[in-house]
This record gives sequence, C-alpha cells and structure tokens, in this order.
Amino acid sequence: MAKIKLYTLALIRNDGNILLGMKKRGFGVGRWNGFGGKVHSDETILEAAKRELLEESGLTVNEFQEAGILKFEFLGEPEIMEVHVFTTNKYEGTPTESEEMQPKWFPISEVPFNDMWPDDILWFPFLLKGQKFSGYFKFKGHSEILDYTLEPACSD
Ligand SMILES: CCc1c(NC)nc(N)nc1N1CCCCC1
Repeated sequence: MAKIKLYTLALIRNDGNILLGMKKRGFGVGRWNGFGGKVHSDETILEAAKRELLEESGLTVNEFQEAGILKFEFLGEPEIMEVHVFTTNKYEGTPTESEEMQPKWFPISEVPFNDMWPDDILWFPFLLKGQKFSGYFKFKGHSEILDYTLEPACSD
C-alpha cells in the first residue's frame, strides 16, 4: 500500500505579480517554485504552510486561501506526495533569501515555466483564476510526466 506524505506549497500574490523562489539545494534544486515543504507530525497542514513560508521567504501569512491539492507519484518510489497548495495576497514582511530559496517577484505574464516543475504550467491557470483544482501526476524521473489527471474541484 503506497504511503502518502503531506507537503505544503504557498504562492504569494501582489497585484499582477507572483512571488517565486529559486531552490538553492535539495529536492527541486535549480527550479523556481512556491514556498513549502514537509508537514511535520506535530503540526497541522496550515501550520506547516505558514512555517515553511516564513523559513523559506521571511514572509508571515495569517490567512491562506486553499487553492488545490496535487498528488505526485514517481516511478519506482513507494511514497505518494500529497501537496496542499495555498495562495494569499495578505502577508507581512519583505521577501528575504534563505538557505533554501532566493525569492523574486514575477509579473504573472512572465512566470518562468521552463525553469519550474513541468506540472506547474498545467495547474497555474486554475490558481490564477481562483478555481480550486485537484490533480494527480505520474512522473518518470523529475522532468517527464507519464500521465496525469487535473480537474476543477470544490473541497467545501
Ligand atoms: C515534487 C512535487 C512538486 C511538483 N511536482 C513534481 N511541483 C511543484 N510545483 N512543487 C512540488 N513540490 C512542492 C512541495 C514541496 C516539494 C516540491
């Protein structure tokens, strides 16, 4: 039975811009992404989203919108990654480089999809429209999507 591991991913908006971070080391190094990571056993998903965002970007967020849920399977790996995606335009602080991430604001029209995980170009339109989404992606390695499902979802 595949083991599900919980992760968070936060995308911060400011007018027509979105904040992304260049991953400096570890999983996803060299790609722009939102801010997030593993949910610890002693915290809720929301607490993890806030903690990871603060650790990786220096921003404090008290109010997240649920944007969607993405499940990832990597061929040959037993773990299913269940990523809870959040967004907000209410935050405090200034984006600051961390050991993990180099933050940068991008105009929505200039999101660098070629330097992001290949699934992002598929679900970003839902996020940008404020349409909740639910997706499942099967990866071969870190750059090839073998198959996927992606649909509008209303988790309420
Ligand atoms: C690897 C899963 C993943 C992914 N696809 C494969 N795409 C994006 N944008 N983020 C991802 N996470 C976000 C949570 C922390 C781990 C990386």
